[in-house]
Amino acid sequence: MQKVVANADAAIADIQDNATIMLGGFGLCGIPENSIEALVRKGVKHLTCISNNAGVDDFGLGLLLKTRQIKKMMSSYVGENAEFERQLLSGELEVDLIPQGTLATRIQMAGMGIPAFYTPAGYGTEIATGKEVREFNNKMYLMEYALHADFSLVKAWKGDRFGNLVFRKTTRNFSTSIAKAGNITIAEVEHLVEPGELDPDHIHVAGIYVHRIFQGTNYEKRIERKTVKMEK
Ligand SMILES: CC(=O)CC(=O)O
Repeated sequence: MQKVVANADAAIADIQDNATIMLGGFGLCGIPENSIEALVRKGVKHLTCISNNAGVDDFGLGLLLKTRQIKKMMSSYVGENAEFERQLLSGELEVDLIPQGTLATRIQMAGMGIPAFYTPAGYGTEIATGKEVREFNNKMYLMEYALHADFSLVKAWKGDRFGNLVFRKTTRNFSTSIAKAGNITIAEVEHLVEPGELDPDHIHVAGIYVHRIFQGTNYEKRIERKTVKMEK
């Protein structure tokens, strides 16, 4: 199977209006920047986006919010984005706020083929509205469903032509689970290498989960590397 595509525009070409997409990243760390920019260029609308956060005003999913391409956000952390706040308060944007551990587990369960699970997070709060509740060992739990998507978009440090992916440091975050939860997984990588170049022991996502891969460009390094001296 030929998985390598020329660029982000080719990779996302079949994402249509009303699609559900899941995006890796924590804060601005490890987000699929090139794919997001390609979605802005394509102008695809009414998207449901599943992502831990909604970017900031000029970066990440904030770009798709600015152009009003997102109909619904399913996230756990949505601070630091004034346009998000404005759209939420005006009713333009549907928002499903999910506890962070529940979000991570719902995505992971989708990749594992487990349809639902029980968690104590959110019991007795608004989060529990309409959800099945069960008692285990004298403690109350909510049933939460696995979270699937039409497309998963992730950004890795290195990837090979077979789609095997290696993430660098904290950019791994939600991405390894997200890569397994979409019907079609698109990976952008900083370095596209030949099969055999990646140490098998260092591969975080096996190529079987990845349908398309491309070498991205112009990655912004917003977080500077700092040497912190520990006091004795
Ligand atoms: C605190 C967080 O949850 C970080 C983020 O994704 O913005």
